[in-house]
Amino acid sequence: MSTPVIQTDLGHAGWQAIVADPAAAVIATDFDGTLSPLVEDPARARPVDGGLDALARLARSVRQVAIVTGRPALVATELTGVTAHAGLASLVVLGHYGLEQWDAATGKVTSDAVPPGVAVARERIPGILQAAGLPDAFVEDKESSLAVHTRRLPDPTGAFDRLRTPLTELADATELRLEPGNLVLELRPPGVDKGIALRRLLESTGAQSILYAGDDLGDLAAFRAIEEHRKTGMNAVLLATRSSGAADLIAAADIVVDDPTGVVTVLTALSDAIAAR
Ligand SMILES: O=P(O)(O)OC[C@H]1O[C@H](O[C@H]2O[C@H](CO)[C@@H](O)[C@H](O)[C@H]2O)[C@H](O)[C@@H](O)[C@@H]1O
Repeated sequence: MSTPVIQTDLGHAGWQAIVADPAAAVIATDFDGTLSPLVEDPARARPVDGGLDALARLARSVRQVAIVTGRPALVATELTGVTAHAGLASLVVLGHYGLEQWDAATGKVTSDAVPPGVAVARERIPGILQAAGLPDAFVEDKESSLAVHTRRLPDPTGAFDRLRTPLTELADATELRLEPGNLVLELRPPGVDKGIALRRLLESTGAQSILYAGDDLGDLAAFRAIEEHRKTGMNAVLLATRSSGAADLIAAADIVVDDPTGVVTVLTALSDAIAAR
């Protein structure tokens, strides 16, 4: 398989560094919209064909493979099916934007404390949806955070826009953070994001290079953290999918693909290049 189209010099340098010394590399990917196609019901999201195989193949030669997601870590492990998949015994899943970490090696989740604001927000959200005339918006209760989805409403974008201000006010009042995503508004604990999660991962693994794949606004913090690391010599490849149409993320990427199938193509090409070196 040939090298994918890498649009930047930094991306070329990152690719070459990973190929030259995979044992010093982290491969990290978001789940929804990146490893899994977007679907109406969050409970039905599954990895695209070949996604786990591509990660497992890379896991043989790189230092660490990780899934970094807004989902609870255990939900992500269930939806992905990673525990039943051969070759992923060293995988880590950073859930809730890094609030949690699940290690395949132990099967255990470690988690920071959930702030009391989540319980308060849980009580107030139904009233906010009612007041906005959107009582049927789907609330995904993730225990440590709450996601209000508008994808299944008659006017998903209009509903998203209508809920943004009251849910921002609720986040402020409960000392939570509003995380806007693809037709979803999440209230989650402050002090965590995918950038912080990745910084911790890079530090704990001592990695010198990274490929990160994402699709949505929540992945921008990861991209920004990696851009900072690049200034201190880290080699990196930033891979974006067009799944969520996140313009800032796409503009910052070294490689852009249409969807999760494109991610599999890139990861497979990277494995091939490592095997051929
Ligand atoms: O960090 P991620 O793995 O990308 O998770 C972010 C949120 O993704 C999920 O919502 C998105 O995917 C759904 C299923 O395809 C889709 O219906 C929804 O419109 C998308 O926004 C998930 O439900 C959230 O909990 C995640 O935080």
